[in-house]
Amino acid sequence: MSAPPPAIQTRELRKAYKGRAVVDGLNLTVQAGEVFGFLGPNGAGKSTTVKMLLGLVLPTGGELEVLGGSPADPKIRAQLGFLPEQFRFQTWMTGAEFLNFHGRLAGLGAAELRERIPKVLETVGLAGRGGEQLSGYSKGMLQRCGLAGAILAHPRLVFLDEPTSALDPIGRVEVREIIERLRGEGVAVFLNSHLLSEVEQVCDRVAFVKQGKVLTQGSMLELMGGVIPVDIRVGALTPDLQAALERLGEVRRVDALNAGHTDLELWVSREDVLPAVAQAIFASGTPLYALTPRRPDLETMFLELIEDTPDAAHTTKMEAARA
Ligand SMILES: Nc1ncnc2c1ncn2[C@@H]1O[C@H](COP(=O)(O)OP(=O)(O)OP(=O)(O)O)[C@@H](O)[C@H]1O
Repeated sequence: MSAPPPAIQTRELRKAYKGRAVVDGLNLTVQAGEVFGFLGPNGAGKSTTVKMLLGLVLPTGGELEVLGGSPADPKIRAQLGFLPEQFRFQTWMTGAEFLNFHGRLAGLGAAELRERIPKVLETVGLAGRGGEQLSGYSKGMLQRCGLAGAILAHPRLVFLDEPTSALDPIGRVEVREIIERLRGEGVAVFLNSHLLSEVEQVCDRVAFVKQGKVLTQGSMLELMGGVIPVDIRVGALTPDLQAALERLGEVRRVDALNAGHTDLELWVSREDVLPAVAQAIFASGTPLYALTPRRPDLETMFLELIEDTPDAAHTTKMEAARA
């Protein structure tokens, strides 16, 4: 069987409004089944990109493919899910009516919807609330209902624009679990979020954009420069254990703490080495208190990248001042 086409592929994608490029030569590839974080400051062109990928805004130039075709093709469009940032729903409908309406638009039959709607309501934490009018829903409930709408028709690619902006911490964890479940089912997720810790925890790869251009993109491991620092706390670091760990990675720091604990930092190059690290500690007979692979600190990375890249408007003003 041949590999599925990328969920998203853009080449030099461009959108200009009144001659001003807001998306400016964007090259992105999102693989099937991948959770992809799309990050950038306000006005970077993220929503415009999403709208082009959904076929809601026509590009000024470049090429794009979603699920191997055009978003203008109804067969492709039927496989896309979308939760917009500004969700304004038909408030006179109940949650179930809203989902029924969207399900019919997506081509689902009445019998399938009768079975599917209670399931997605349960998935998003609204079990038993489908009979209530949307006008009586809280902001968080509306966002959950919007998410239910985005996953209702079994999409293969889902765009989530700030999916947890109205949710409390429990709701955020639940959405993360939903995203992980979608990934498990092979559904690709394109996530716009300002909550970088959330993106860190759930995304396979991320792209940073500014002024319509990708500044950098890669997997979490690539963004970390190819190493995963692992924080380990054991009872004691015997010479045998140290030798075993050095066969698996690089021991960078050892702090012997007084209360029978030793902290160390091990750099490994692949996540799948971690079980062998746990096994080596277990085999040494010393107790293991913590083994925590560090994720990249996207917030620091984001600030450094955004601040290090001069703003076009600012550069133009400086150039004008010099001239
Ligand atoms: N229909 C439009 N007409 C003119 N300019 C537009 C239009 N839509 C977007 N823009 C401009 O394009 C730029 C990028 O907007 P966009 O909404 O894509 O940014 P964003 O990265 O999603 O921002 P945010 O994080 O604030 O949501 C902004 O300067 C915006 O004013």
